[in-house]
Amino acid sequence: MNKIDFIDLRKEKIVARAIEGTVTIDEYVELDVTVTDTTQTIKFYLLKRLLSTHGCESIIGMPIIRNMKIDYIHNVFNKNDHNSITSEQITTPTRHPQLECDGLTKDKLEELDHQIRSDSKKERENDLAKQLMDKFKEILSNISLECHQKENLQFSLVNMNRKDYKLLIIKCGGAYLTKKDQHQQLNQDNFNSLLDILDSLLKKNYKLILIIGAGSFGHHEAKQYKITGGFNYNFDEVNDVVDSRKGMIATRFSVLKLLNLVCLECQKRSISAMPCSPFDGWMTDNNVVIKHNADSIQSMLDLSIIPVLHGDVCLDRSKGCTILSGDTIIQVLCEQLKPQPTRAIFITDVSGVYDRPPNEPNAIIISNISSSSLTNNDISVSNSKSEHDVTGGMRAKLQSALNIANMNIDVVIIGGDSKSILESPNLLNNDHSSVGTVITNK
Ligand SMILES: Nc1ncnc2c1ncn2[C@@H]1O[C@H](COP(=O)(O)OP(=O)(O)OP(=O)(O)O)[C@@H](O)[C@H]1O
Ligand SMILES: C=C(C)CCOP(=O)(O)O
Repeated sequence: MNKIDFIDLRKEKIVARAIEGTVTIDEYVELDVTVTDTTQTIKFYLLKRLLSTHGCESIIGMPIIRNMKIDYIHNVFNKNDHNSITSEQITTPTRHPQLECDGLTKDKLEELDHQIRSDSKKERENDLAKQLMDKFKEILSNISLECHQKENLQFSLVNMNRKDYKLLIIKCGGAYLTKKDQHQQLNQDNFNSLLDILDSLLKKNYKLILIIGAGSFGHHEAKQYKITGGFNYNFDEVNDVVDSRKGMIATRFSVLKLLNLVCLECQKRSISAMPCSPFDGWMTDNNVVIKHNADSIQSMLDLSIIPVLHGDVCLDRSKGCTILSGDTIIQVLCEQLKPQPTRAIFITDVSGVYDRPPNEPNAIIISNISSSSLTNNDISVSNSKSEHDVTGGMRAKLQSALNIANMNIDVVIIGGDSKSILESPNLLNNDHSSVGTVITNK
């Protein structure tokens, strides 16, 4: 999907930031620089309306207001507009502060607003709308020449300061994303399916955090070098040097390889996924997270960037080093982010939590799990781990999910089939009884 992140009208030339780089939209300059009269006001009003027709949420800055009071702009442009543009985002009239728009009072603007909606002005509106639309199409076709997927071109102008978004935090497990028993092998079909899911969720205007598990990119090395046991530099019985540094580096190379694969592919699809490695900013003390980078994650979300984190090697204050699982990262971020995520989704290679390892005969999926049902032994979940796994398998995932549910965040553990994630009305809305395992705090 090609996507324009935002259009910045504050510059002399209007600039749209597209995924392939910055695109200067010269065609709009004529609408921009001499904006002082009411005709131009109407044009910009129409522009704003056209943008919103195309699913755009905001325009950054409005040079039209160089000569106008910000209040007027709010009244005219953002009336009934739930994505209102904050005054900080609007260029203040620095050049000619003494000038206010000639005779352009709030009443006048409202009157104009009313007029262009009225039947008598319909034709004029349509005419202007058509002109603007033609220009827009022209601009779009220029941009699409620089991008690859013309057919998918769509606008998504983001309001960078919006706080009323819905945030989904997704842990996509290594069991799903990779072939866990084959060293550094991606599961290509599942990988494509994940990208489809991200693509569709973005189109539904969700903000996203993606955390990827390590799968066969990391567990193998971590196991070989016993990283979870802490830092070691010793001679073992056969006088072989056990050097954790080697293992830490090998494990990191492996997880970074997967991270790069994921983020590069996202980039090809115009998904703004930013690689964020926990090793760089997180720290644990005896496996308990004591340092994280939730603040930077929050700032990325404000810029509509998708932070992509992953299970990683981590420096540990007591043990020197350890493994930080994506299942822990998701929990810490749910605790730290304000506003907190709307929903946490664990995607893995099985359809949910079963009463026993799903490869055992008669295993049954459990559709609802609460802390109390587990402590009261109303249900029991037995666990098994893959040979190479160094983190806790399904049991640890379930514990993390329960901790998140206790923060009043909806949680679901689900297989990665995109149909069940995207087309099931119940997963993204409140009632999600029929997909995966829903974890609740009741
Ligand atoms: N009771 C159970 N219910 C569901 N799955 C279970 C259960 N017991 C064991 N499993 C196994 O747990 C696996 C998923 O856990 P795992 O930790 O491997 O997932 P992941 O988070 O996707 O991977 P990674 O840790 O590499 O990120 C499944 O492949 C399944 O076979
Ligand atoms: C094995 C490493 C490096 C990280 C494990 O993270 P997880 O796969 O999310 O449990």
